[in-house]
Amino acid sequence: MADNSQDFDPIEPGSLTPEEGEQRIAMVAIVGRPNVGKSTLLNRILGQKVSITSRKPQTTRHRIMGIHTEGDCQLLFVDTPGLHSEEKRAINRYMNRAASSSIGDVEMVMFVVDGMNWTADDELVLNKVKKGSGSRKTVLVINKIDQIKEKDVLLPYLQELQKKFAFDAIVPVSAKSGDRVPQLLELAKNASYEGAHFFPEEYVTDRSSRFMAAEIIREKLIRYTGDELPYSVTVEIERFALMDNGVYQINGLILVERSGQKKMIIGNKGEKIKTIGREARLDMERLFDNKVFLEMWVKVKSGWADDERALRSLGYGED
Ligand SMILES: Nc1nc2c(ncn2[C@@H]2O[C@H](COP(=O)(O)OP(=O)(O)OP(=O)(O)O)[C@@H](O)[C@H]2O)c(=O)[nH]1
Repeated sequence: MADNSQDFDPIEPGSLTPEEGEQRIAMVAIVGRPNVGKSTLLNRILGQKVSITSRKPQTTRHRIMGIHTEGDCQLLFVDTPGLHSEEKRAINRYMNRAASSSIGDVEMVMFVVDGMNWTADDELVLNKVKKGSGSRKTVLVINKIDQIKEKDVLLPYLQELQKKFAFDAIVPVSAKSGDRVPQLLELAKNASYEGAHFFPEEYVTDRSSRFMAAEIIREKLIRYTGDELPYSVTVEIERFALMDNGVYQINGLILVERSGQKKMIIGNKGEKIKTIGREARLDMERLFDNKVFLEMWVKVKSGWADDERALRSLGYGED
């Protein structure tokens, strides 16, 4: 069969041209140190997996906008990479910049912390949240309350936190189970103002399908290679095409820092990469609602995480 396929994007990212009508909108930044559950919360709010999650901190590397439209109200959520104090490597500097800049022009900041584990990094995030808070609402989200067995310790803890900053609300939630997440949504809706929607109502993210495909592969890599693989692994989608037979052909290039990491990803007789490929393909088929043919390659690109120029060539630093 002739291959007349062209690269394309089944979910074109929306342009920022507002639609007409009597509508309301609000921008909400989700901030917090790594691993507190920001991505899990965003996925829960959207009812769809748009942001990858893992037990390893700093899984989220890019800014992803999650879009939730309910009736006349459109909420735009910016999920940010975890803010943290380690600034040595170029990739970490980039992540901190991306996280800080999203707090700027928003109607509400959701500052997420992990249960009752308040750390120095939370204090650092709080200082950024305090800066220029002005008219925007600030909600402290105490996540992972499903892990707090003795609930009576929670109230005095919340009172302690209220002394740190005049939060507009403190909401204990479980992003995992969804407990009290609707209350958060109500608060966000209350912060909306009259303004035209930026995206059609069926959109859940501003990111392209190519981007989502790369993120899905990255999530599976992290999941199936355990703790040995550093977060410096990166994925490029070299081809995203609709074939004559209606299948999406997706080619993913996995870039690692060392040949040992390449071996780790490929696994014994290619078993590991087969599992990663199968799991990634299934997630992509769910997200794109279409059959997917996924091919992946692993290549060693040494030292890229320390090289700002290499980062830019891979698309970091543009958003
Ligand atoms: N028990 C419990 N675990 C949660 C909850 N929310 C998130 N987690 C877990 O916490 C870990 C980190 O969650 P993520 O959503 O990736 O955290 P993040 O803040 O986006 O992390 P970064 O990408 O590092 O900024 C994962 O293992 C989640 O399953 C929750 O409400 N309860």
